[in-house]
Amino acid sequence: MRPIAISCGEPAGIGPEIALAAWQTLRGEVPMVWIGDPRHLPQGTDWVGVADIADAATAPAFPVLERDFGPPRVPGTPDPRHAQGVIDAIKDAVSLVQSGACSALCTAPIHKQALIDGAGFAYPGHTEYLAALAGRDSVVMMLACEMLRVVPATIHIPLAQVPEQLTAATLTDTILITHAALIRDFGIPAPRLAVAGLNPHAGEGGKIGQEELDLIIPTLAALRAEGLSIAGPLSADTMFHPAARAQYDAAICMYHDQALIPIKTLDFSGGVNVTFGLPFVRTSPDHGTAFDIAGTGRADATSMIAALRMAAQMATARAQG
Ligand SMILES: NC(=O)C1=CN([C@@H]2O[C@H](COP(=O)(O)OP(=O)(O)OC[C@H]3O[C@@H](n4cnc5c(N)ncnc54)[C@H](O)[C@@H]3O)[C@@H](O)[C@H]2O)C=CC1
Ligand SMILES: NCC(=O)COP(=O)(O)O
Repeated sequence: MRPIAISCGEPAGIGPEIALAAWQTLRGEVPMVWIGDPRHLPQGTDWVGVADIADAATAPAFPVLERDFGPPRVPGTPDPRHAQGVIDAIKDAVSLVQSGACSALCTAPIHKQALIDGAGFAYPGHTEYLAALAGRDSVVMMLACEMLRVVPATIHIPLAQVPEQLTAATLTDTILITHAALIRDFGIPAPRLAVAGLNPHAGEGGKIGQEELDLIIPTLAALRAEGLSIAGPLSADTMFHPAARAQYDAAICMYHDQALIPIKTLDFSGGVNVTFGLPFVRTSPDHGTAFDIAGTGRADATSMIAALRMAAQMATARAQG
C-alpha cells in the first residue's frame, strides 16, 4: 500500500516521539512518512529525508518529508513560531492523500491554543480544519476502541452552546454519516446505534429538560422510519456499562465529554480518533500533546500505533471496495 502521511502535530508535545516509536513497531507492516522538522525528533533519531514518497516504505531509517520550522523545540513549551509549520504540515499531508501519493492521513496531536495564538488558526481542531480543506459541511468524529465506539453530535464548542447547536439537521447528519461509515469502514452490515439524551435521565419525560421531546425523539423516529436500528434517547449515565454496550455498535452522544469520558476511561491507551464524511481516511491517537511528559521517554505510543493500523485497514478496505 502507499504510505500513510503523518502530520507532525505540536513539536513541544509527544507527537514526534510517538510517531518514531510507531514506525519502529510497524516497520514492514504499515508504510508511513512523517511530515515535520527532523530537528524536533528525539536526539539521536536515525531518520532519512524522503524525496519521492514511494521510497518511504523501504526507507532504511525513519522516513521524513523534511520541513524547517525555524527554532528548535522545547519539550513542554509550545513556541508560537512553530504554529504555521504545524498547520502547513496538516495541509501538505492532506494534499498528499488527495493527490494519491499517500493512502491515508494520521495526525499527531496539536495544541489548539498554540495554533490560534501563533498563527490565527481559525479552527478548534483537526476535524473542523479537515472538513474545510475537503469542502465538506458535515463530518463526524468517532472514537473507537475494542470495547466501545462513541460519536459526539456536537464537537469542539462550549457546553453552553450545545443546546442551540444541537439541531435535527446536525443529529440526522451525524447519525447517517456514522451509519454509513460503520457499514463501509467497519464491515458491520446492519449497524445498531444507541443515542444518548442530552439531559439527566434523558429528560425524565420533559420534567428535566425538553430537548428529548422536542428534538431527539422526533429525529430518531424519522430515522427509524427509514429503516435504521436506533435505541434511545437513553440515559447517558447507564449506557456504558458492559451489558448496555453489548446492545449497540456505536453510541451517539450529544456533546464532546459525554462521548469521550467513557471511552478514555475504558481504554485511554488503545483508543483511536477517526473522522468520517471526508473524501479520504483520517485517524489520530485519542490523546493530546501530553506536555507534562514530552521529551521524557515516557510517552506510550499504543494509541498512535492503533491509529496507524486503523488508517491502513480503512484505506485498504476502501481501495478494494
Ligand atoms: N487530536 C488532537 O490533536 C488532540 C489534541 N489535544 C490537545 O492536547 C492538549 C493537551 O490536552 P490534555 O487534555 O492535557 O490531554 P492529554 O491527552 O494531552 O494529556 C492528559 C494526560 O494523559 C497523559 N498522556 C496523554 N497521552 C499519553 C501517552 N501517549 N502516553 C502516556 N501518557 C499520556 C498526559 O501525560 C496527561 O497526564 C490540548 O491542547 C488539547 O486540545 C487533545 C486531544 C486530541
Ligand atoms: N478530544 C478529541 C480532540 O480534541 C481531537 O480533535 P481533532 O483535533 O481530532 O479534531
